[in-house]
Amino acid sequence: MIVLENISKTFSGKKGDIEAVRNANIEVKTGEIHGVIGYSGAGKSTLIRCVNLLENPTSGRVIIGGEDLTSLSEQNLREKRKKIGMIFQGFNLLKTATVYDNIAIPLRLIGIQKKEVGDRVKKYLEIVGLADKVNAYPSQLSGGQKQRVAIARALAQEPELLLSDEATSALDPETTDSILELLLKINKELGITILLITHEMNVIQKICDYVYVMEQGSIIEQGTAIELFSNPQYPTTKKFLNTIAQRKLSSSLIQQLKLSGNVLRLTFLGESTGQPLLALMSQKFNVKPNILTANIIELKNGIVGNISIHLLGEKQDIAAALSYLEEHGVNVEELEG
Ligand SMILES: Nc1ncnc2c1ncn2[C@@H]1O[C@H](COP(=O)(O)OP(=O)(O)OP(=O)(O)O)[C@@H](O)[C@H]1O
Repeated sequence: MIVLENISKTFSGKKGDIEAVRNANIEVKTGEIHGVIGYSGAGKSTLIRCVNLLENPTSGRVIIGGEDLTSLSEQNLREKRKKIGMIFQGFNLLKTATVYDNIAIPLRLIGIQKKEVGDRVKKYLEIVGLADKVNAYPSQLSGGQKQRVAIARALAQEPELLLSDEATSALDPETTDSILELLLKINKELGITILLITHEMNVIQKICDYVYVMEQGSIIEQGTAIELFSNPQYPTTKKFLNTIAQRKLSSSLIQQLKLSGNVLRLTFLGESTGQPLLALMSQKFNVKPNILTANIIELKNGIVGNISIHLLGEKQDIAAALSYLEEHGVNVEELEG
């Protein structure tokens, strides 16, 4: 379990203080993948760097496996850090060293014996699918391959926790997907807990169990991925959702449609996604739904469906039809122009 308790970080600059992180609380259960999403400058990097104390929090505690890292001696902190791997947007590989040495050097530095070093390099290069690149130099690798080497380097220290600082931000969409699949695999097969930061909602969608939305240093909204994707509360969260799913209708269209009926967003979750509820509703209650937009978002732990409709019918029939949908687990939201 990783607990960040009331973490704050203030930088003092010439123009005064910058509160990069304010009272952030995060709790990641062992074996889960949690993601922090926010725009540039929200404080994500500062927050994740506080986890392994690359950045010293101004106040608050970092508790990993029951131990408060902020109160450890230098030597104990060094030991504890071995259990925390980290990967970065820019990969941070040594350009003049081979793939083998990029993974082996940090192991030698922490006193791992020669044979064990060799065994680990081999094992983790196989896990990331790059066994054939052992003698290559970083300049001979693609961005995705460089990130795989960086992941193997982090895994070779056999950490319990992996921190990911925008690890896919420099990669194209296809390579991003392959790296996300690799992160899922190491989470599942090696049982490594992952805390990541990102500004890409598709990263959250594909691999996160739990999400925090950060703005101006504070966590403004949090929940399971299913909760956040089905019922976002804050404008920033909604904006992030709009980047992956067509959810937004223009005000003028909504106003025009409202002259003749109701304009609604229906969110389908779990079992309700598999039923022909709109067809059944229309048969039962003499109402006519006209579908305006529709999409399905596949999350790590479930599916969320969104349909926006223009619903025509008598007032009492519409009320009965909407109650019917709600009784069947559909979230109904009236859209305003
Ligand atoms: N070492 C530092 N000294 C002074 N200010 C800093 C320092 N590091 C970060 N900041 C400031 O803290 C705020 C949060 O920055 P941070 O890099 O954590 O945000 P972010 O969400 O990770 O954004 P980005 O993705 O652009 O890095 C910003 O206003 C930034 O300018």
